[in-house]
Amino acid sequence: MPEVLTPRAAEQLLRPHRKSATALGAMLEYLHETGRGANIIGDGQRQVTGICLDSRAVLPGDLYVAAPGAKFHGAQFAAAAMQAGAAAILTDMEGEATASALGLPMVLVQDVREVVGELSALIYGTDVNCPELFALTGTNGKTTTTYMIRSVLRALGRETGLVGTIEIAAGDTPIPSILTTPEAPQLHGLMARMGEMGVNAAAMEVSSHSLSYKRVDGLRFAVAGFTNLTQDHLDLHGSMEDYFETKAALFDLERSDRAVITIDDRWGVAMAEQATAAVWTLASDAANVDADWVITNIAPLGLGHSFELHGPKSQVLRLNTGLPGDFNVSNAALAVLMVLASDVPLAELQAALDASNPLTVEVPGRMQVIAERPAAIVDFAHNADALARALGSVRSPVPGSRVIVVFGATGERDATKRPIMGAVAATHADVVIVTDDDPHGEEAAPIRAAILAGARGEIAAKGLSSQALEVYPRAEAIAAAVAMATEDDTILVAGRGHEVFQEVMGINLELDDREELRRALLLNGFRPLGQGADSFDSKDEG
Ligand SMILES: CC(=O)N[C@H]1[C@@H](OP(=O)(O)OP(=O)(O)OC[C@H]2O[C@@H](n3ccc(=O)[nH]c3=O)[C@H](O)[C@@H]2O)O[C@H](CO)[C@@H](O)[C@@H]1O[C@H](C)C(=O)N[C@@H](C)C(=O)N[C@H](CCC(=O)O)C(=O)O
Ligand SMILES: Nc1ncnc2c1ncn2[C@@H]1O[C@H](COP(=O)(O)OP(=O)(O)OP(=O)(O)O)[C@@H](O)[C@H]1O
Repeated sequence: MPEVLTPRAAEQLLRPHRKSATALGAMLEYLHETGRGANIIGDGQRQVTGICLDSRAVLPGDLYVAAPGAKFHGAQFAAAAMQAGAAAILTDMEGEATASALGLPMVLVQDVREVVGELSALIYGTDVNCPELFALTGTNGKTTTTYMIRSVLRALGRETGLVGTIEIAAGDTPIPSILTTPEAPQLHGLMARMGEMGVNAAAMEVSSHSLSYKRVDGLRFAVAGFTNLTQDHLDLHGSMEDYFETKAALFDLERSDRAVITIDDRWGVAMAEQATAAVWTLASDAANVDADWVITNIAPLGLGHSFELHGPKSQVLRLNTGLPGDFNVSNAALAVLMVLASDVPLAELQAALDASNPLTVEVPGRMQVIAERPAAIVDFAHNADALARALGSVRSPVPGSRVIVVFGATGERDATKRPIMGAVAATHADVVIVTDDDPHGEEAAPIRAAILAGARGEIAAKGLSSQALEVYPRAEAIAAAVAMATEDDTILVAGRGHEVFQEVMGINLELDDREELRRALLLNGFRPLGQGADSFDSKDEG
């Protein structure tokens, strides 16, 4: 089990070791120069050495950012921040009323989140010194593609960093990650720390939440990449159009110099049209004449594929990846093009690809093979498109073999995707075992019922031969899948990938799909793969 750090201990890991002081007056000057209204209440000479958006993580000398949230206004926690050693407060008019009684100097602005990224850059010096950044956005494939980019950069001899859902890593040093894209103060502190450690290039996931909440403000990306857009996060965005517009902000020249945009769906085509950064488009269909780069000559190679990339000036790159799933061909192509777009000479890149096969990289909980007979795979697919594509890529050619899928849906998140995921599973699998994902604070039974309704509705409407069952808790569902499997079947346990806790009504229960699957396989006389090539321990040790 990973060690659970206190917020303050985790925060320490996201800070540069060398501290430098910034006066509130210098911040005010910067805000005025950049056309923002701001005032200081109290001592403008007061200096801060760090910046923090959470009272529970404040370190002595910090500027505590008291921002309004969905549940609270951060000013409610200003006293706790002061007790932890905050030297000053950044807040808005609403926060001033609550925080002013404390007597700490305050910087007052109209919109706290609007300025927090840039002020973080000022405080940590990341406006001047920052690793070269490769940013990934899209509904699916961000994590996988960032791992591939890091692997290619390493093959080119670069010192690398990684920021994403599974982990943050500065070189080989793992740092626990709570959000896919951390808040701006933590991101800038982290980039400064990475710089101290000699990291000169980092791949990071940029979630739509992070763009909405302005978490990546103040960072400049050398290359931004787009994977795809399919239904997800409609609880935050309300509509696909809003989801799209949020992501489109990443491809603005104000944030990113260059962009590589996959145009396999209509959203990608629209993204490329709207982007003001210098764009290369990428298509998986070799016949797509509108694309700058196309993927050709795809051929199976082990569990993965070999393929070529053909460019606008007749450039050719020969690639291969051992990761299963046709979508991983597209992820690998995107990763390589993003590195090429950062001005790495093509011949040097091809030599690095040939020398160490960097696109065959293990990504914890993403199409992770736990056993071969039956094929037992743990994957992170947790929306309809990812589930369809994962199921589509695991069916065995053995006649009569079945695909058994175990999955649920997250509570307190986009509820509209639940029946759709049920229908998708009923279409692509023979046995659909509906169970719990992370219910969070939501009642689990209605979530399962919504998925089952989608699955059974599809079976009835289309006359499918698949069957849909409800089994919970999740460990029992995994056990049931293994108990009914023959050696020729495939079991896909989807939705939780690398996660090792299941959150039920505010309580984190220990649950690792990979361990449950291994245990059930052994109990049923099957042989899971050893801790060699399929090892997933790198993340868990973090
Ligand atoms: C929906 C969302 O993103 N909410 C984020 C938002 O929370 P919020 O507006 O509800 O904040 P709040 O709880 O009202 O608190 C207001 C303020 O008081 C502060 N506070 C609160 C309590 C306290 O004791 N002390 C304190 O200082 C908070 O830090 C915050 O600044 O601001 C908080 C402060 O940074 C974030 O922690 C929180 O992320 C929550 C934890 C979250 O789960 N976010 C997920 C949905 C998310 O961002 N996911 C994406 C990936 C999505 C994907 O692709 O699957 C990600 O990038 O991780
Ligand atoms: N390019 C792709 N297109 C469609 N599905 C994909 C693609 N790449 C990966 N997937 C599927 O999506 C799942 C999540 O992949 P990955 O973690 O790389 O994406 P992500 O964008 O980081 O997801 P999240 O934001 O939910 O963490 C995988 O487990 C796989 O099933």
